Amino acid sequence: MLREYDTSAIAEEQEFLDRATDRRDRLAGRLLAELAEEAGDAVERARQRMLRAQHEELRRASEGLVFGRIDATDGTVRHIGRVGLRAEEEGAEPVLLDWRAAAARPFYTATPVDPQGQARRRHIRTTGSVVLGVDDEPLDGAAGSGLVGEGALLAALGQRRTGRMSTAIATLQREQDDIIRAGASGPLIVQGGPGTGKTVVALHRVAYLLFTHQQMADQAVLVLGPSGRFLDYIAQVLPALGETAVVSATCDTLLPGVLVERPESRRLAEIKGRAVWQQALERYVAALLPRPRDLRLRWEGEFTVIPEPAVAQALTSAVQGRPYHRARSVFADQLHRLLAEAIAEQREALLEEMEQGYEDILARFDRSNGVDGSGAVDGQLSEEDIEELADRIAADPAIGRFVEAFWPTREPGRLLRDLLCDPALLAAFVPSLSPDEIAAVAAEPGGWSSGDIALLDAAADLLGDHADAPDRGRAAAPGGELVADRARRQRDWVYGHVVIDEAQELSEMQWQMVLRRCPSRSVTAVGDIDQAEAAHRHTSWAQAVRAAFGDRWTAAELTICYRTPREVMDLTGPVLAKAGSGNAPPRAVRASGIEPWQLTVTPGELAGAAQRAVRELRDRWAGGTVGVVAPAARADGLREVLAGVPVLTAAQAKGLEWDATLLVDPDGIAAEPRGWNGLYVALTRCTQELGQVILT
Ligand SMILES: Nc1ncnc2c1ncn2[C@@H]1O[C@H](COP(=O)(O)OP(=O)(O)OP(=O)(O)O)[C@@H](O)[C@H]1O
Repeated sequence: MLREYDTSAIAEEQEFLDRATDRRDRLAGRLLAELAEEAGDAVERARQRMLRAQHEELRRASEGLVFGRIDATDGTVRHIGRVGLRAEEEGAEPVLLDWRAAAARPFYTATPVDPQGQARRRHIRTTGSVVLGVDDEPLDGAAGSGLVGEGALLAALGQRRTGRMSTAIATLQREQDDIIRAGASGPLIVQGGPGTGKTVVALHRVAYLLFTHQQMADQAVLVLGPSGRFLDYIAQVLPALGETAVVSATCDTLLPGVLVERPESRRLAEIKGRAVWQQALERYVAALLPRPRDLRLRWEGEFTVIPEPAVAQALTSAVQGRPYHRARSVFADQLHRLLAEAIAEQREALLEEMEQGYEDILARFDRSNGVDGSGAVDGQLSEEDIEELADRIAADPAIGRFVEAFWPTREPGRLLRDLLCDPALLAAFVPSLSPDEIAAVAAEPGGWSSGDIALLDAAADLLGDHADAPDRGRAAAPGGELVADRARRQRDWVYGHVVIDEAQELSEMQWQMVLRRCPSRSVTAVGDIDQAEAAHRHTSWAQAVRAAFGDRWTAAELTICYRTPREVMDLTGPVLAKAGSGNAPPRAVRASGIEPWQLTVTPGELAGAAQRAVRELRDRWAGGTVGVVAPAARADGLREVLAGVPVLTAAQAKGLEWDATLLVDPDGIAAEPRGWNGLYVALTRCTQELGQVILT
């Protein structure tokens, strides 16, 4: 790798950046002019939405418009950038290749060992519209480090952290790129140790999939993260990559209109996360379906009986795997029709009787007058008459009340509460629960816990929406509304793809929430099974996803740690082993030159010592970030004395990073449930320096 300060190379790239900027401005200007025209119909409005998205993407691509270049051995030069810029002339090579385009791929994957027809890779460092420097990397067969663009990568990794994640399109590594561009037809599970770029990969994969699959952009992509704090941390990455068709949520916020109202114990979280609840709820909802019997309905003062066999047949054909409310409304339609037909039959019989009497009279009259009588009266109701009658029956409030009494509409929250509070029902429908577990579930206080959300989601799905339910967000979208806004409001929205970060934390019931939103199973899940802290008991991906995918999923792995320096990663091996893992920690890509340090204090000295340590770290990493990780039992106390820095538990720190971490009472963290996994998380949050406060 050469760091090239050759002014002619910088001048050359400056000239290119100026040209690309000019081209971008022209294209953006043209789009603006088109957008100023009035959209006449739905097709034009859809086109305008697309143009607006393109304009927005060009507008955002000011910082880092051009960041790379690849020179092929045949002399072809391609520049790579945040967006693609087509040439003025029809059919000519693009001025700038979008980083997601297939032709840009060698920029991320060519190595001296596998140069893919390329002679050189160049990283171009810019700020705004100015080229600062270039890093050249020959791909001529000489042995390399295996890293792509090592200089640019190490420069990016060494930068101060701002508390917000940034894009890594200029320095993605080969193993990361392979996952970003992998096929999306089935579940892909990516295992990677701390700092291996799982979040980077997950987010860049979203951008790649939205770029390459129009249907995903139409259906939106769901990004599931472990916490609101984590979603804030990654919030600006996808917009910076120009993506808007994305909904980000946690499993707790996925069900519109429902919020977690209270904490729950690990024991109950584990119990409620088990896959058995899916079947239990299916059976419970099935048991609430009405049983067939004679139905005696009153219409216009007359009673009509729909006999049990006809009711049974209507029930069977209505249910057929449909959600409860959908089946109810199919049944109601059939009942209205059955009643209309029965009334029609009664009328026909009546008319026939009348007709018979009338014909007898006529016949007598005809005979007495010597006429051949044929004055038949037709008493049959036409098909339209019956339809019209069925419609009137359907609109009748008394019939509506009758149907409601026979087949009540149900509210998912109420239904779940009835089940959870009743030990007899729990024993009947969740027979795998022990008596102790049943008692614990039934004794829970009111208000929803996190574990309840996945159960509620399952109940809501099995019930389906009631036809008269209040607006569920399906109302026509106002002009220009983003697909993501509609998806966010609709419980049963089907996404084009789902990306899950920290996927090791999901319970089996939470995996079901994912499947409901993505029946195609086009899912990318990234996580580290060794960082699992949630209450479930899974220690391998095969266990974690068996209930959701069986063995039909693809595994991928990330092996290099980009975040945590070697000096800190060296401490993690024994911790990982104590967590019961057979894996080795990932290989750190760099050293920081700063040895981890520790100080030992008594509990009484802790507050003062932590204050001093944080002050020193903040001075040392001025302009960057410092975070404190502590056992849950100490976190509140520390928050009171450590203003201005985040004080988090290991679970809360998941996915986050700071330049320096102060780890308070590591033994206390290790003693928490799944504590060694938690300590592994806590140790690996820093990009530069780790200090530990040990308690005597
Ligand atoms: N190719 C890359 N170029 C530049 N920076 C990168 C690259 N890959 C990862 N990083 C940086 O390394 C750090 C760790 O990445 P990331 O948070 O994605 O890792 P992770 O595997 O999700 O970690 P954890 O499991 O600990 O949450 C981040 O600062 C990220 O920006």
